[in-house]
Amino acid sequence: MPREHDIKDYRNFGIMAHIDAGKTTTTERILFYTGKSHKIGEVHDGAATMDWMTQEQERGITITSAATTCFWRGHRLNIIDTPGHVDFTIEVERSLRVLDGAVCVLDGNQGVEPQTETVWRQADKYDVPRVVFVNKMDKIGADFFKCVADIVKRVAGKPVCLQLPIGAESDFKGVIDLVRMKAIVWLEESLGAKFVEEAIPADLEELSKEYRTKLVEACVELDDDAMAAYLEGQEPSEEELVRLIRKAVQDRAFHPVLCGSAFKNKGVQPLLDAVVDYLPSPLDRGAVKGLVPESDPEEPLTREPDDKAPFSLLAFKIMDDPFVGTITFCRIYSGTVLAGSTVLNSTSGKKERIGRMLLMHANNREDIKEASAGDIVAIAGLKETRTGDTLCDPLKPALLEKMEFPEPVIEIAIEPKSKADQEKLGIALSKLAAEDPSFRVSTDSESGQTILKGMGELHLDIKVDILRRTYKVDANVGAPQVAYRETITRKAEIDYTHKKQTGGTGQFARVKLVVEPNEAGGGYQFESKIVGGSVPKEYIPGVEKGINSVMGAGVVAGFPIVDFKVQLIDGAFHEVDSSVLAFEIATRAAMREALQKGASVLLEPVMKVEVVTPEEYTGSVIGDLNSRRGQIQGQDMRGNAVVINAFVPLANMFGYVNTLRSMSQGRANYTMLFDHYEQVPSNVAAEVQAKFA
Ligand SMILES: Nc1nc2c(ncn2[C@@H]2O[C@H](COP(=O)(O)OP(=O)(O)OP(=O)(O)O)[C@@H](O)[C@H]2O)c(=O)[nH]1
Repeated sequence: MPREHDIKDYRNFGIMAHIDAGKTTTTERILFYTGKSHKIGEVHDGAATMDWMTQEQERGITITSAATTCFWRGHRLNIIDTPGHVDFTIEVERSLRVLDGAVCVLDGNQGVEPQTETVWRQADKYDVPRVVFVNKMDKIGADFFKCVADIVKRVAGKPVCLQLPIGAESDFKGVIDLVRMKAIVWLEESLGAKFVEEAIPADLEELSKEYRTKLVEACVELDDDAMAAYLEGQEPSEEELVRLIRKAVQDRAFHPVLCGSAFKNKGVQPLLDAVVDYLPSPLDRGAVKGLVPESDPEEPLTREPDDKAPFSLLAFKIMDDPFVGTITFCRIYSGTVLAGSTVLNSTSGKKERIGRMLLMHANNREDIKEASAGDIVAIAGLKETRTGDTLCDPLKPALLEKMEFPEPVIEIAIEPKSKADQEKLGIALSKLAAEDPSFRVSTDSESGQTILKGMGELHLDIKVDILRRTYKVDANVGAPQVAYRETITRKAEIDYTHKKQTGGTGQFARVKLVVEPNEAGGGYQFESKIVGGSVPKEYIPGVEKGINSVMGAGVVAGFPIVDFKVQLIDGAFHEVDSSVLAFEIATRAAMREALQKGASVLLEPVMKVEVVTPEEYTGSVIGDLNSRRGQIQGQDMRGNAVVINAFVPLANMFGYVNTLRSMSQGRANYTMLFDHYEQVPSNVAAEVQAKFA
């Protein structure tokens, strides 16, 4: 079956923004103008097409990244809605991984906000080309040029204006297209579906010329021929300019800036044109890199975005769908896959059958029989596939790059009320963990309690909500706890002999270990320095097992031990009485001693917190952060607001959202991200110890 759209006409893009900048509204309008959504849903009615889950609708935030297909100017657009809340940056990373380009939506009044900054840097990390849409130009205080300046100041971007606004605030009428040097004005009565092109208003002529020159110069600078022609007085044609801007976006030489008001239905069609004209197709992004599965040393391979290449895809999002059950959103990188075929999950090594394949539109889903390179599809019926897994041709296996997920730093205990609930909980948790790799589940070995771990309070709140509502689990949920760690601060050398002789075969093992601190984030390392066979090779796994068995619970308050190195420098064995088990027991005892002698300490997660507050609350905000053991890193003005940066222990950030709200009459905002682990001061450590040890 021939493809409906050539791969060069695909645009897989995401919309990234700070919370409330207007991502959902912009997406809604896009779906409306591309003809797939027939009513304009307002976020507040909870009718927005992209906001699927009840949890999201009630909270008014978008937490899932659903992929939606629509069409514009003969191109096939796959939009991935990325979440804006800081607790869900993982979802943003996950979507950025499978995007070819992005639209960065700014609030015209707020400029580059903390979360935009975070996602912008993530987009840099994944080399995602992007265009900027300055939204909310109708809002009081909207300032296009401040937003442009902000892109330089806040994220060191290279903004180049492709448009200028005509009017601002309630007088915002449309935009000047600097590529074609025309004014575009929207007609109110058509919900923005109709617009007219006019001559540039006289009062904006000078400014338009100035910005047109900036645009042309930014473009010709990147192309020797165009520059030579320009120096001879020849302006690039419209076509040439579009080509140069496209190249600049793809090389990330600059970031084109457009503007509008999604809410007032202005500026969305030119934004769609910009997506088509400037954002890359899968072909432009080129081959995806991967590895030959299970190759050691790792053998790299590539997969071309071509229907004839061996098939490969990456699963980037798992969702429960009320109609189809579990669906897995996948990006196909190479080749073609048919519904009903059997493929290899090269991450797990297991075979999977592709059941139904669906193309998700704004308000309907289309069953498809085959999908090819560049497509983003939802697959129903995958059983073994988790987020981040690769599926591929079993005869030509490939493992696409794995995703990395930050450490979950907060946890809660959950206790089902009945046996039936226990069963439901087990099923639900395995689903949730497969859907979201930043969410982990474990069992406390001492209490037997089930522990949920996540990125932040809200993250876990939402999981508990899903457990209760979707899976109807009745359970007691504990208060959120900080995920503490332990480490040693001094080198310790231990010589330990385990000897047992009570009838039958005895046990004998002697180990001499050097245990020392590793650099922060360096993790755990083991090295055997045995020469001459004082500990035979076959017993070394016993030593490692011994270390592993104590790593989960340190001596300070029973938290996992991180960042330490162990060297096995000597030992002894007995011909008859030694065994792997004897070495494991000896090592375990030696490690316990080493942790004491090595002056173990408690570590706590420290968050990077950014508070944005009206000036009058600055004093109270800083005072409060100080009282939370926060270290203020600096403060800055953003518009008329003060931005305060601080490092604050997570332990002292519980319920902060409420405190901040009441302190600032609801006007201040904050975002936080895990930054690093740090030693807990001794007075606080004593409290933690009293609570947990
Ligand atoms: N004045 C004005 N308000 C807008 C505009 N676009 C969106 N809004 C409003 O801003 C608020 C947030 O819009 P959303 O579209 O939900 O923003 P979002 O970025 O998707 O928010 P999250 O999903 O929570 O991250 C809503 O009240 C919108 O009605 C705009 O162009 N002008």
